[in-house]
Amino acid sequence: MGFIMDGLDAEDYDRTYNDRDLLRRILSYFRPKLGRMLLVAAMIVLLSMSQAAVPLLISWGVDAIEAGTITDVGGQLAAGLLLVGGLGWLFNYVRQSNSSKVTGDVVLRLREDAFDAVLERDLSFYDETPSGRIVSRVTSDTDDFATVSTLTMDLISQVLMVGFVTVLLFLRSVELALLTLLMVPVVIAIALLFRRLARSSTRKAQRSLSRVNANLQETMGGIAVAKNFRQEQQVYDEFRPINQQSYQVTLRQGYVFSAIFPVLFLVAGLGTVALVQLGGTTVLGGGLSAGDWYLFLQGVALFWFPLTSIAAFWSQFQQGLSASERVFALIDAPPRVVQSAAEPVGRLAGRIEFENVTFGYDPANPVLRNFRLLIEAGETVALVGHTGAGKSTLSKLITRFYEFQDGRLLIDGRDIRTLELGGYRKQIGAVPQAPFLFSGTVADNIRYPRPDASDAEVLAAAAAVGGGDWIDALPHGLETDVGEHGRALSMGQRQLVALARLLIQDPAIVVLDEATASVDPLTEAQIQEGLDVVLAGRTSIVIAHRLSTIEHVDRIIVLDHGQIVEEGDHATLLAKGGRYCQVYNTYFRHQSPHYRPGSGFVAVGD
Ligand SMILES: Nc1ncnc2c1ncn2[C@@H]1O[C@H](COP(=O)(O)OP(=O)(O)OP(=O)(O)O)[C@@H](O)[C@H]1O
Repeated sequence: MGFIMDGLDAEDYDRTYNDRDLLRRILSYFRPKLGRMLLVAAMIVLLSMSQAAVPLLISWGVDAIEAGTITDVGGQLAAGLLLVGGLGWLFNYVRQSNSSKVTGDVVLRLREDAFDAVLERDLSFYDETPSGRIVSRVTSDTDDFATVSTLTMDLISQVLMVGFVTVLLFLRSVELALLTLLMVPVVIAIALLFRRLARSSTRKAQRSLSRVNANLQETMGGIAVAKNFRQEQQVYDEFRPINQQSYQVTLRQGYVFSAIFPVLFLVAGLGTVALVQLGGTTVLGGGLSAGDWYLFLQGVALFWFPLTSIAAFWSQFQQGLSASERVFALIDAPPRVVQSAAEPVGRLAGRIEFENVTFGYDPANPVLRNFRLLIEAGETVALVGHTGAGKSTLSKLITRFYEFQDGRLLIDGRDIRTLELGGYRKQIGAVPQAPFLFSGTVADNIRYPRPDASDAEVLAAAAAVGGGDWIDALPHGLETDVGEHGRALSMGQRQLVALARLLIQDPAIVVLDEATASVDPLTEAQIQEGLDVVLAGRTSIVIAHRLSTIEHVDRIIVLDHGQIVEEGDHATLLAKGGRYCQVYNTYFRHQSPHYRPGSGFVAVGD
């Protein structure tokens, strides 16, 4: 069976809460709803009383038949049943509508908290956790939690009804009532045993479902690539075992849950047989009226119903509990990036100093070891190096998306860990290779870092980038809809929007991962002009992919395996014939307008 569970490991941040903590946490969500819950509780009591009154009235009728007085009391009996039924409906209505409101409000808050927690997570969290799994925690897990609260109220109502029926039974015959009660410990013992099995299989079922979600999400995200390479079959082949696993795990859960019912019904059936036998004998012996006996049979049925439904309920209850556990784990996931203080940042000059920084995504395998680098305020540096050299890693540390293990990172001479993170990040402008645009217009996207920026400011920012000619090429100018993820714009246009967005943000430090996608020469020129405007007067770290950039920066830093192997300006480094030349020959030489195939190779010395 082991293979079924393969890959169903918990996320790194998952944890197991003990029942008491979990319950306390759940109750904290219900506490603000106390008034409404008391009303629900009162309705539950009244509803249970009205339900328990039905068999009582009928047993009264049976006694009347036996006594031959039914014609006298028949009308009253019918009226009584009608009244009890009507009241029951009313109590139930008030109960249901209020409990729906309580549940809805609680789920609303839980989902808000979960979403808030998702937004608070460090970027490393998103690198490690497939987004589909996060989505299922915020959506289906919070839904499962809602079922717990609905079921809890149902359960309380049923248990109360059992309580009333038990009192009635005791009033009629202590002997038979005790016999009925004998079954309770047996049922509870079975339910407790079942609890253990159910919780673990439920947790696995949820994890397998979130694996399915994650796979679907990834497929949708990369569908263009899959189709381009005609990999539909492979995508399908990857999905099948994951879906199959979910099927197996859910099936297993079904087996576990269905196993409990035959056992419970057997116990219930044996109990009923004993009661019918004992009750019948007593009636025949004259110790009990037929009405009482009927009440017993009804009582037993009513009695067993909640107990068996507790077992059924248990599965969903478990499902809801493990769902809430998963949501709380998401909310409680400890941040990796830890600030030792939250000192106000003020306007940064932008001096950055790595002081013996050691960092590894996995601490056991450092990407940077005792890394030292000083970038002066206002300096523009280009990071170059072969893939995997550590260029993006440096930028992720500067943006404080990842926590480093050793050393210090100083910003304007202050330890980055002591800065108030929100204020710091506001002054960091990060531009990824493929800028992400949100649905909305071009203007909305430019305004994104500062929603209160006026139309004039937005227009000025757009016009400052690349002379603003690019706006005229958009069908509706700045009001052009960018489509989902900016798909309605060309790659070059998206980069121009991202640059204009930076101007609105006005950061002190810019971390820019240059796009590798080639754009037409006109857009290329507009981007270059835009960069000159945007980077002026700011400290800029550019992960350079374009020749024109490395030719213009103050300093080029050549990285290899997380170490600086060379630094200087383009001309000096080229003249040196060292590691930079290797990188230049591989990545940049071909971009020169004077390039002819086979020409421009710079000899590398030993
Ligand atoms: N999220 C991550 N989790 C684990 N390892 C990572 C992660 N990101 C990068 N690495 C590893 O860290 C090392 C440095 O990666 P980094 O992304 O900084 O390289 P890079 O120089 O920016 O490369 P590229 O030019 O391809 O983007 C590589 O060995 C890479 O495999």
